[in-house]
Amino acid sequence: MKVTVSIIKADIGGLPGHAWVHPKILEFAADRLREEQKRGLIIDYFVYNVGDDMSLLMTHTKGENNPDIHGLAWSIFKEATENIAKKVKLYGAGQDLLKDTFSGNIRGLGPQVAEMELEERPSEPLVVFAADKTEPGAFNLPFYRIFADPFNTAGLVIDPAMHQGFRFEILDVYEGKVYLLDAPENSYDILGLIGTPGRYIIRRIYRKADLIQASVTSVERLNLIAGRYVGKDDPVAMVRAQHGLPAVGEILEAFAYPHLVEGWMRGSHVGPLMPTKMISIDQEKKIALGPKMTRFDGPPKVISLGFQLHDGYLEGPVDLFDDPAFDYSRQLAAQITDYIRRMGPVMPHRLPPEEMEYTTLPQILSKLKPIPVDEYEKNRLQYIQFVTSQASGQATTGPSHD
Ligand SMILES: O=P(O)(O)OC[C@H]1O[C@](O)(COP(=O)(O)O)[C@@H](O)[C@@H]1O
Ligand SMILES: [Mg+2]
Repeated sequence: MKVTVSIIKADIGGLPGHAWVHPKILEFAADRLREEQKRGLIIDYFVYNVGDDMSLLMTHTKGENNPDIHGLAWSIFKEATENIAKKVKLYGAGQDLLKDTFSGNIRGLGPQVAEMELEERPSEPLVVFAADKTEPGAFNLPFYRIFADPFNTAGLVIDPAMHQGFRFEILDVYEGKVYLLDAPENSYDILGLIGTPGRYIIRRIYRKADLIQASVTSVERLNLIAGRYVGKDDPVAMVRAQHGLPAVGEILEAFAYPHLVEGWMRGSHVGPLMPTKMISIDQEKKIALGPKMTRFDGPPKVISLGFQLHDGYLEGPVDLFDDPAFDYSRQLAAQITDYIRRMGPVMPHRLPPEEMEYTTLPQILSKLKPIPVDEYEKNRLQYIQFVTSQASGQATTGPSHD
């Protein structure tokens, strides 16, 4: 049976600030999805959040980029914004809904989308991820490890079905170009690209032996859509597991090391990606309440839910980072947080200037008026006196410059 799994996520308001999703918004979304399940538009669904981002996980038979499915997600985000987020004045109500009108596809309107149409195998384990205060390229390193690093994934060496390796589809989000590269043959080229996660994003991965699709990651860049800073592009992704694909444990293993990602406070800082447990899961309501973003609006966090798909129905989820085996990773992430925070506004904790382009820093820096160095050296004493007396509030005239 061919099933499409669609994850569409948006930040439509935070409680408080950018810390968390209002639980009422999750309930609203789950209620709407339940109605659509009854009407037969979708087979099954689950709603969850990480920080201020709500994901709608839906299964159906309509294929990728279907206007009814995208339209459903768009109307849920819109209605929840109007009925809840704006009413209780959540922070940034409707933040990710960058355009006013929906014209058949939610891509390019602000929300993140990860969709995969698949032929359900006799048993279909599915692992979904969502991260807050970071960007889609944050999945580059762990996904490379899962599908190309035998020191992470034993199956690459041991399992004949995986031994030929995987084909990586890498998107250059600035140029709108796609690279198709195979691991292990082109590993160094893959790494050459994905080591720049703000630009090159591993979007889909296929098993080389039969080109079965194994993963998909969302790739929307909000800043590029809006042309201004609108928060980071907190990403979602999914990976199929087992039986000739990486085992669930090989997928999770790649997140045990809290690597440094871009995002965090004001989308302008580097910090460790902490694998985090959910707060609660309500199987009946089909809602999982995810972690809050606290210290310096973070640190960046990733959650992982595991399902078994059966005829399009989602059995689960299991909170996959809810295991003492990940306590050490969390502890390590907390230590890295403490260490790197001491650098305050200094790189490499703060992002480099190219990455600050869409933040409000250029606005601040454009107000400063530097003096040409030759001119300054000629009249240094006068300049120094001028600036000092300005600072002490005494009006003097200094040398003029443009
Ligand atoms: O100027 P504002 O509206 O307070 O925005 C600053 C906010 O931007 C953010 O980077 C937005 O985070 P999100 O991308 O998760 O919405 C927060 O870290 C920070 O609080
Ligand atoms: Mg967010």
